[in-house]
Amino acid sequence: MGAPARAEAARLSAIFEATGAQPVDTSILQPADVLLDLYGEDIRARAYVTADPLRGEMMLRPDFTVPVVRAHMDEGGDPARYTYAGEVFRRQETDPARPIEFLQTGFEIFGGDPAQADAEVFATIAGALDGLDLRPSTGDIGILMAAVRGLRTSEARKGALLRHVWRPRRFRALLDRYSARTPLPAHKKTLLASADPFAEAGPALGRRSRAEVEARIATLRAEADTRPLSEEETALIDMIVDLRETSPNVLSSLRDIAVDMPAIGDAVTGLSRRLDALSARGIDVDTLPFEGSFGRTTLEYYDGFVFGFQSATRADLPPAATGGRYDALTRRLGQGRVVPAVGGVIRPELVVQIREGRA
Ligand SMILES: N[C@@H](Cc1c[nH]c[nH+]1)C(=O)O
Repeated sequence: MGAPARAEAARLSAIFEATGAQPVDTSILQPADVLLDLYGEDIRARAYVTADPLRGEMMLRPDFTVPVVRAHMDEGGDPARYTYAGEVFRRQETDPARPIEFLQTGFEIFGGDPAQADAEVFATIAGALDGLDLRPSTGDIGILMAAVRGLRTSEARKGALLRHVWRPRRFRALLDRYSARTPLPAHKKTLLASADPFAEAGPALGRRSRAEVEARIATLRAEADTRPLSEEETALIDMIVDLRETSPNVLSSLRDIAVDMPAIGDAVTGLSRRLDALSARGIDVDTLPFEGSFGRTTLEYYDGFVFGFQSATRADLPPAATGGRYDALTRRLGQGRVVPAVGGVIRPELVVQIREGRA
């Protein structure tokens, strides 16, 4: 880790501390069995996991947010704000040029008005990165989640779509199937048409018991008997995931969509309040991009505002800063208590690289 990156991390920490954030540290080795699932598929595949004889599966921390939330919720979950700086570790599966260990300097706000806190995190990070040629991206996972929860369909379908918000291609395939745009595969049709699927199935070879297979067939039957999603609802979901415009234009499209899909109403009001709060903090929201699918391939704990800052000239570099809102994560780690929370990180090594023009 070079001295310039350390100095940059210290500069960023000072900016976060000046907002009243309390510096915190976390152990580098974190319990993997309870925490790893909270990150989702990408990090699950990229965490360095090892076995400890007394503590079970441990991992090198893949981020600070989950350990910080855990410590915060264990202590009571009152409103608070924290800052941290240190290394995180993530395996690189495809690109050997990307580091497997890098610095993050971050900032988390627990409690407070969500629109104000979102705007404060974004504006503080934007301010800390001022002068670098970076492009912001924003999105809101909560809008898509609200749209899915409001669909007039079975809870099983909504649950499957919510699980696959993070896998855009799988999500699309499910939506196509639920709206009967793609027909049921032939082998499933044959299976469901059969009065006794076990009659000609031959001896049981697999590891699943007969009861498990029966339960799975019952699920498939219930699914096949569920009415297709309406064309209209499917088109509205398509419109949301395809949004890609300036924030004010997205807001007006979403207001139109909300007329036919009232379930997203609160989330759209939240976006509107956030844009006002960002504007009050000096962010030029008229040019601020918004993408309906931004953040859908990152950390699966986000459930609201998401953002990133990417080098304008080097799209191949990872984002220099990222963050978002993760209200549901505090519930999962808080034994029933919930504190709305939002935060973000900056990568000091990338900032130094970009500033020196080596990027
Ligand atoms: N922990 C996230 C960034 C973040 C901080 N707070 C919210 N999001 C990351 O490593 O990418």
